[in-house]
Amino acid sequence: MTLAVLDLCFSYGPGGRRLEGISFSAGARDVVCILGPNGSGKTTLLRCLIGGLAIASGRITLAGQDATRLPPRRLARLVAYVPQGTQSVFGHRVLDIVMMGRSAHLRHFQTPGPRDEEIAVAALERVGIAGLAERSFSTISGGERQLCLLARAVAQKPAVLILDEPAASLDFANQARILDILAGLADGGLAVVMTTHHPDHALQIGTQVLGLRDGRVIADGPASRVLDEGFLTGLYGTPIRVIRSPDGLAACRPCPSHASTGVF
Ligand SMILES: Nc1ncnc2c1ncn2[C@@H]1O[C@H](COP(=O)(O)OP(=O)(O)OP(=O)(O)O)[C@@H](O)[C@H]1O
Repeated sequence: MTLAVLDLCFSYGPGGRRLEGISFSAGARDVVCILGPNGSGKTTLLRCLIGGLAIASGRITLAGQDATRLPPRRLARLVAYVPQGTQSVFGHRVLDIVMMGRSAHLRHFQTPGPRDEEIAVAALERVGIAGLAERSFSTISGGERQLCLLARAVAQKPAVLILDEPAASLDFANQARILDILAGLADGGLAVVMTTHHPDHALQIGTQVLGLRDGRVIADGPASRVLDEGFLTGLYGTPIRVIRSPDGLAACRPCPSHASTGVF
């Protein structure tokens, strides 16, 4: 399924921050990475995509249908959203939170059954936190909550997966695990759209990159073409080097004038 965005405009009100003329598409097997400095509009754009904010003009379509007119339950069967850092004051178990991903597939007033629980447990296993299933969501760590929310989205079995900085609170190993899971989900046919503050993550799994600055797209295209030193330096307003190893791996490194070179 393809999520397509055409000339999307949004404003937080007169004089407020805006998104202007955003266009891109994410088809099955794509991983679109949205990069941009703090406050550039990444979360705002994702919230427009999931119908959380009403766009001022433009179009958002799913398989050619106007996504802003889809009934919420139909939209929830097609699109899953993993927000940035969520808290819960309720005493839900981790498994309960993941089971919530199944609600879009249930009839009105139907309670989740054993098959839904199997799917939820499998999702927890996939993200590597099955051992936390019985813990209260409010007592697990920020990174564990992030993994739990990804498991909920996996259990939802969407066609399009939208994630806001999915690796933000994760240790190195879990960042690699998440990237691997997202690449695997895309390989399996999902369209993935994610924001990230790590250009390296876009280098690792991004098929396309969208560079946002002040609510506008300043560059977009295949990650391998867009992610160069000129683009990254212009996007973040600080010198950034892209270092390539002889075996073809690439990594990004900010190099502000007073930072240590890191050369030993
Ligand atoms: N509810 C709101 N009302 C008014 N302005 C808002 C609102 N939410 C966000 N903004 C402003 O819109 C701009 C874009 O915010 P947004 O959260 O989309 O940026 P971002 O690129 O996701 O930032 P970050 O990388 O820091 O998470 C910011 O200047 C922010 O202050």
